[in-house]
Amino acid sequence: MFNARRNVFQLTSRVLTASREAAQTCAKSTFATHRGAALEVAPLNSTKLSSVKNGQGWTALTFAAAGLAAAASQMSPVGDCAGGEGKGSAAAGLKPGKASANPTVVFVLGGPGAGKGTQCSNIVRDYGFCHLSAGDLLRAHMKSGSKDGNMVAEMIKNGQIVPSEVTILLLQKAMKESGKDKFLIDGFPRNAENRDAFEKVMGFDCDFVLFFDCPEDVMETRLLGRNEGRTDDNIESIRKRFKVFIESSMPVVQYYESLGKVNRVIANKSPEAVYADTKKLFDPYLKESALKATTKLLASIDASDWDTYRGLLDSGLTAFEPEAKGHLVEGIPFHQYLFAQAQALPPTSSKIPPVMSTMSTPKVTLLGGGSSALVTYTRLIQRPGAMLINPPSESDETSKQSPPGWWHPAPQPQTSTSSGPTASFVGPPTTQSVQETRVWERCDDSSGVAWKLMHFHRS
Ligand SMILES: Nc1ncnc2c1ncn2[C@@H]1O[C@H](COP(=O)(O)OP(=O)(O)OP(=O)(O)O)[C@@H](O)[C@H]1O
Ligand SMILES: O=c1ccn([C@@H]2O[C@H](COP(=O)(O)O)[C@@H](O)[C@H]2O)c(=O)[nH]1
Repeated sequence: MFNARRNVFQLTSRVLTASREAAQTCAKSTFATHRGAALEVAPLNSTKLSSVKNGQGWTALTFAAAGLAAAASQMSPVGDCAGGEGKGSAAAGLKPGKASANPTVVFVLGGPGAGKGTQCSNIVRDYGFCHLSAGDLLRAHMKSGSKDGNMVAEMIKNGQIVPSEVTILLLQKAMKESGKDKFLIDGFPRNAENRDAFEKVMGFDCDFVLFFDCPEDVMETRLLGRNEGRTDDNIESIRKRFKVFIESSMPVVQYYESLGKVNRVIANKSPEAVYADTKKLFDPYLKESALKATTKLLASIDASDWDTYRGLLDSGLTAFEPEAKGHLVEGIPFHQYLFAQAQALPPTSSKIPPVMSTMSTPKVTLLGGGSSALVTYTRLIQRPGAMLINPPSESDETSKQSPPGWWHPAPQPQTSTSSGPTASFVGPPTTQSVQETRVWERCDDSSGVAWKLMHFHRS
């Protein structure tokens, strides 16, 4: 006979190491994607994080990291950098309040036939989440000829809850293999023990519970009409499933309700009407990703990292910026030329980043049902002072240079083998403020939601 309690314990201790490794991998890749690679390799160990809560509940983070530009240049060698919209600089940043590198998990709960799977397909299409149905994973497991397949088949037919260790291992494997970081976990956790084991094994909990609330008679009619050949879509199994749902699964919903983590959607409406209510809950994730793209773009400008910057641009990019003297510039070369200027500068001997941008009061508006995003903010640009090229003796004023225009490109950090002219800075430090508007268009890839910059406007 299956000893669920003992096996859960074994599973918990066995999988903790793996999940810790997974969490570390995930943390690394999240950082690498968004900006943290720079943080990890920052050579000066002086990364200072200051945070500001703004009206939208976002936390503005300024990465006052002397190492950011240097780290970015390690990722993208000096010779590869050309300049961009281009102002050489150091670092800019803004992240949503969520501090953890854990994946985003939404538990999708509701009675059998409430429409969880139907709505999850819509969310996957529009928001790039990975949908993992615990029931589907168990059914595939049951058919795979595994040694506990018969037990799982019998339990599904009777509407019973399969032991946590089986389900959680399947979920964990699927999460790892997906390569994604945002998950809809559908039909799980089914009881308190499932919930507890998930948190222990994975080391994190859900962001929220999406609960589809539907009367039993409606669900029964739907299930009897589903016609997908499921062994449990018959009236006998359906009644058992309803009973298990009320007795074991509803307490999970109530538990999350006590934590204020349940978003209840009335599911006794047309699929379209249910989705209209559901989709509102996911718009913040799309806004977050558009903001992350903007953060990454500013960091690449600050670091004169042309490769990263170019990767975020649409080839038909249009722009109004002061450098274009009132003209609408179309295409890439104008921006590439500005990055190239940074490349031509001598390396800096200063340990202070040449430029640091901070995004203040950002606002993201989704357009076209989320196919585009308009990001507006004020950008604060700090510099350590005027740049000196090859500073000779203090009495020689001729080599002093003022920052050209509203920006100056970031010189690359000096390497130990550098010879020839160098750049350094003389005070006083300055802060400039410009208003920027950026229009992003969705161009999702295999890892999920992705954005390309179509247009920007800087005051
Ligand atoms: N809002 C709706 N109105 C009418 N029919 C619906 C609605 N949503 C889903 N259905 C239909 O009801 C059936 C059950 O839907 P679905 O499979 O999405 O439910 P579920 O909650 O995932 O079920 P289970 O828990 O059994 O996996 C399907 O045939 C689906 O097409
Ligand atoms: O976490 C879970 C999820 C599902 N089960 C079993 O599978 C069936 C069918 O689940 P659906 O969500 O309707 O696809 C369910 O009745 C359980 O027997 C489970 O044990 N644990």
